[in-house]
Amino acid sequence: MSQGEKITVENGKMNVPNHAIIPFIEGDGTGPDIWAAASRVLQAAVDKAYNGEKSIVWKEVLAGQKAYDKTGEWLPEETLDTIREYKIAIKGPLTTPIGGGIRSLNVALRQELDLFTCLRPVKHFTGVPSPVKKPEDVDMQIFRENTEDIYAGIEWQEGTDEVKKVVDFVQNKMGVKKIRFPETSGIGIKPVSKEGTERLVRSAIEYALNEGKKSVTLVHKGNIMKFTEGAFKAWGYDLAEREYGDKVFTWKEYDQIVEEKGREAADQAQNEAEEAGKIIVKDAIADIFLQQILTRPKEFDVVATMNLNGDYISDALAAQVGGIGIAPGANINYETGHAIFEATHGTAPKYAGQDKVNPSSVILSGTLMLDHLGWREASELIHKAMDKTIESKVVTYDFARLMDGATQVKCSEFGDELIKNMD
Ligand SMILES: NC(=O)C1=CN([C@@H]2O[C@H](COP(=O)(O)OP(=O)(O)OC[C@H]3O[C@@H](n4cnc5c(N)ncnc54)[C@H](OP(=O)(O)O)[C@@H]3O)[C@@H](O)[C@H]2O)C=CC1
Ligand SMILES: O=C(O)CCC(=O)C(=O)O
Ligand SMILES: [Mg+2]
Repeated sequence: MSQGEKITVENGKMNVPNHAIIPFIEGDGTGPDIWAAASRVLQAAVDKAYNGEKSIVWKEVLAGQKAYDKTGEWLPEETLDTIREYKIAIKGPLTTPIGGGIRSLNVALRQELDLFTCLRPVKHFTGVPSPVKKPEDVDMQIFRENTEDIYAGIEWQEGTDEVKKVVDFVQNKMGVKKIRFPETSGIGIKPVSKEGTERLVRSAIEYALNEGKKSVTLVHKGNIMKFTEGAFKAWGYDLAEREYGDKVFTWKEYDQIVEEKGREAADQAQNEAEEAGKIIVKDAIADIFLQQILTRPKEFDVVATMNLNGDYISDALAAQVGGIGIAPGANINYETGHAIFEATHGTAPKYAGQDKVNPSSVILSGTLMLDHLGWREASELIHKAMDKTIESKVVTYDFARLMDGATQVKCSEFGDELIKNMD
């Protein structure tokens, strides 16, 4: 067995050795079951695709309950250092207690490594049961800002000295009169920056250009949160026009044409831009967007949004294509090359240790990782095996309960089936 070598990044270019060491976090709850199946499937695909010329050399790093039990720390510095050093990692879900206790380790990993884009592709696999009539119309890439917004975790608990100071400052120094119940409020702060917005929107536009997508939609609640979500929209449009002026047509331009020449001229300008292969950069307010992804999903391609919106949108869209059991993701810093691949779902604690849940989300996150490494042949093997396995109706409980004539298998057995179907 090869000892493996490190992935390195030089001048923005990633060098991937044939036997690449990849750190992994097993995860809490159902994480160990899922990871056992997923790691086998990923390794088998690489072995099969490259006849042993390439391999993944897994290196476990600790986080969550396992880390706490072994080291007394939830997210040891060594884990962060190792991921920084080895550049790429993959993880199972980690538990976050509600209303108190430690802050999210998942969010901490993204923030510590400055993984500013959470990319969550959502598409339908033929045969996967879905609550909508045409799940195949959904083919979207969510670019969720991953380092700021409410997820920065800047908040103060009701009744504490700290929150009293904040309320006092806001009321007496800033003249705010609108805190409805100042004595009993918890307070949170929502930072949204120009830099954070620009690097996220840039990554979404770059993706759209490279992958031949038709549109990028900025999703925000800028009518209500004017200087955070509204600014996100404005900065997004400005960036698109400033850096990609000849490659995009924005709805900001459209509105200007409406004002100067009327709607017909604006429609014509947009049609011409589409015909010329330009990317349409548009925006939607988050509430109506959640309706439109259900009623008119074909109109959306790449979606760029802030952290909280992106979290909600990911789970909502996942439902349309069969649920959270088949919803992959990647946290990426396109500037440093660091990335951590992980499912959209959480630890599903009620199924922990039952070898029951669907490992597809982590497996497909692994295929995003393989694509990122340039090991596309292995990724394709998994996609084909996934198609074949689902088509044969051999599925885990989540799909089986919605499918007629399905054979329900365990998490590990689904992994076995994928490996068997790699040809
Ligand atoms: N990135 C991360 O690590 C994330 C961590 N979390 C954390 O996970 C914990 C639990 O969160 P919760 O809100 O319950 O959300 P979960 O995503 O963990 O689970 C909710 C439900 O989704 C379904 N589900 C989840 N995973 C799978 C799977 N692999 N296969 C099939 N179905 C699945 C199950 O549905 P059903 O009951 O219908 O069978 C499950 O009960 C929390 O501590 C939360 O903070 C949450 C999201 C992301
Ligand atoms: O960190 C958590 O516990 C939840 C995060 C989450 O839901 C997500 O990133 O999608
Ligand atoms: Mg979530």
